[in-house]
Amino acid sequence: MTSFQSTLGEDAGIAEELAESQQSISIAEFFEKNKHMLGFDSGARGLVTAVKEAVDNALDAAEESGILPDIYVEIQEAGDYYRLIVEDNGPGLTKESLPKVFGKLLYGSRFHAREQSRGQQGIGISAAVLYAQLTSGKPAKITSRTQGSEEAEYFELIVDTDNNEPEISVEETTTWDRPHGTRIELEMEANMRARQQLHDYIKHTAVVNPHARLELREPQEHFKFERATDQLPEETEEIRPHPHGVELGTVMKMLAATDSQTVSGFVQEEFTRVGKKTAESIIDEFRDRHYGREMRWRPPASHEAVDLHAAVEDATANKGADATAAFADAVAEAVADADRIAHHELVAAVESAAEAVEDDHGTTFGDTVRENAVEAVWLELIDAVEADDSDESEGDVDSRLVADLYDLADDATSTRKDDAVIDAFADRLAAKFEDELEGGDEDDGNVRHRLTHKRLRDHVDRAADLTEEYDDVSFGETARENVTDAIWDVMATVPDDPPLVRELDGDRDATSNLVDAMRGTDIMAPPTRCLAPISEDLITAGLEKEFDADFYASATRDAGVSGGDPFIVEAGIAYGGDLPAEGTGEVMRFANRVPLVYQRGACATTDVVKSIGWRNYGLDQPGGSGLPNGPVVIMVHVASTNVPFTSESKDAVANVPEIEDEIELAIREAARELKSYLNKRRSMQQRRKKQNVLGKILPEMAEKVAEVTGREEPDIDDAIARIMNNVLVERHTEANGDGTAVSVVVENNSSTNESLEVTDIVSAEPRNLSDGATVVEMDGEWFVKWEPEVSSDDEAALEYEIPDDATFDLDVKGVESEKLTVKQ
Ligand SMILES: Nc1ncnc2c1ncn2[C@@H]1O[C@H](COP(=O)(O)OP(=O)(O)OP(=O)(O)O)[C@@H](O)[C@H]1O
Repeated sequence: MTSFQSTLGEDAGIAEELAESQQSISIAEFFEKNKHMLGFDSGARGLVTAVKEAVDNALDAAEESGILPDIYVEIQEAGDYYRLIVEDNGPGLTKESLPKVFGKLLYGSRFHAREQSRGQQGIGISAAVLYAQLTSGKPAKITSRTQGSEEAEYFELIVDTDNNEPEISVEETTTWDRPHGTRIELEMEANMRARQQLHDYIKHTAVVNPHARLELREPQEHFKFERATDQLPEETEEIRPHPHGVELGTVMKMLAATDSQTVSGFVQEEFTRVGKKTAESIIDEFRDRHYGREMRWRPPASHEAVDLHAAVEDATANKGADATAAFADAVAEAVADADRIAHHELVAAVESAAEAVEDDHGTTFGDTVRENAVEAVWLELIDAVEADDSDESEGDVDSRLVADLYDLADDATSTRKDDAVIDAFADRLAAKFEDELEGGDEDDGNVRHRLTHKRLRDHVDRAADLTEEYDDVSFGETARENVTDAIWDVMATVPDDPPLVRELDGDRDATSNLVDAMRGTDIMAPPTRCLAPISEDLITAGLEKEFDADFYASATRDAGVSGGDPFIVEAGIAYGGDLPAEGTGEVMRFANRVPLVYQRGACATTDVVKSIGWRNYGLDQPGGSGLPNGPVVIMVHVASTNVPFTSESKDAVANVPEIEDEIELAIREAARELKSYLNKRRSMQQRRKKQNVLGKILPEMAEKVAEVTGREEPDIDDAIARIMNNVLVERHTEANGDGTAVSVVVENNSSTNESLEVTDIVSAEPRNLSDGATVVEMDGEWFVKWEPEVSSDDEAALEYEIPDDATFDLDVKGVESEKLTVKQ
């Protein structure tokens, strides 16, 4: 015992003393001490984070109001400090909300909204104000003008950290030349050591927000990023949570708050994608978990000595012989007609038999008669009655239940299992069902054979353990699981009404069953109108805008669900061109259109990129893992109504398996295109090499052959085209009486069919064109265009005439240059 502990017992007042020093901490005070959590851990980083918070907000606000964003960022040196100015053309803020937005942490419009936005927590910009006031002692200066108002509001304020409320030092109206928008001015201790990250943030923001105009003026450089499209991202809509991703605590809170009385109403009202039918499925799943299922036994076969008719007759007193016989007939028939029957199904069969007989015979069959009939039949069915004529001793293994369970177990286990083993197992399992008659939560035991999946599994385990022990065989995990599932599958969901919402409210176990039931039900993926992916076309456009590469590919996946929130992953790849060939490729990470510039190593995105075998896609990857080398940029965008970041500073995406899987699939989709591009490029390079060699050797050979044979030199181009399986386009001219006949012949020596676009540019007006040709005249030149489809090993000809002689120029498109030979 430490001395401190030893004094504890003696001094009864110590707890009170300690209690006096306890006090609540304001959230602002907390973050004042833990700035790093919000991305303000150093002067260099603080400046980038402040720019990011202000620009993200500006983009969110403008887009939400349907305004094409126009954002100006300026960083000025101000003595020992830096001054950051961010101006936007958004909707502006009202006089009432402005001080809270900038002077109160955890105040925002997005925390409770299930809708994609850059901001999530309502901390960002007020944390920047807090950081500025802590490091420079200066208040934030904010100007804001709302749409349609003549004047702007001007505030100077700080965050009062004692009570997390804005402390306003100046409040006045002013004029501002922007028609609407917000201007933020913050002074802070900072440096420009993170200039690269700042530039990356702005540049990458431009890549994924091609609809935004961005300008950055910093002490040394000035950048302008013009918008590439006037198309705002698709408008998003808020959605309710999806049943597959909500946690128990959330559902408990929702149950306490809902106006719905029934579980069916609750799930339909509070969740997305739940209509009446899905609600029914959820409730069935809930019943299975909450009440368990009832075993459905096989009705007796005709050869079995089970007389249900007699059992009903014996159990029915004072109803007259005819009515009793009709009742017994109806019950026995209903049971015999069923494939299998559970206790509640028997109750329903007896009910309808009783009603039918009541109608026909004018006798009442009250509750007691019905109950007696159910009991008598059920006990026969589950073998709980010792038949008078039975010559089997008590506890005989040849009971109906054993036979039934034998068949189920036999079907569900491997064929290698011995009959005797299955029989012994079925016998022990049947004994467990018999035990239920004494156990269970009813006075007369669990006669109905109502079991939860877990209890069923316990019985299977026990029977399997005993079989292993006494029969010296193995009854493994898979066999146990299969047998449990096979029995569970034949069991029936009970018809009991689920508890009302007010009964569920506060009942942790029952609510947990409901959560499991929601997760266990097939439910359509959430609607994606709450998300605004960039789209494949715009990813490519964004990459083309900022990177001069030879190849671009992009992929947008379908939506998935994680934690009740829908998400979409997109990927893009740029390769070759001016991208640096040395060193590792670049990975650009985005979440809800925001570039992530810090904590690359802690991000699920980077982990996935590293885990991919890039050699399979034609890239160099030393050691077969890690980032690929070479002139490549890989971009990944995770869009979600709630991106799971590793911390409040929103630098890295957490390792959530379903998101990682989608990241991988998106990258692989784009990488497959890269692979076929690189394969093609490689084969083209080899082709070119071969063609170059032929181009050197063949003329020499031709010369020699001509010399030896004394004949004219053969045509080299034709020969190369044929050896290389190229498409050969060749013009022949021949003077005829009226002028010159021109024939452009396409000879397809390749193994594939080709679609070409052939244009012959002629300096004289062509006439008598063959079918399919078009002519356009421009400045004394005639463009004779023709789009032939030429099958492999086939040829086609474009024919026309010109009055006299002329100059020609052939242009051929549609076939890679390496596979084409053009003879003018
Ligand atoms: N430039 C702006 N124009 C209009 N509204 C703004 C602007 N900046 C902030 N807001 C409003 O202020 C709220 C708070 O902004 P803040 O940056 O503190 O949090 P957030 O963006 O919601 O979330 P996060 O903490 O994840 O950044 C926003 O939700 C938005 O409603």
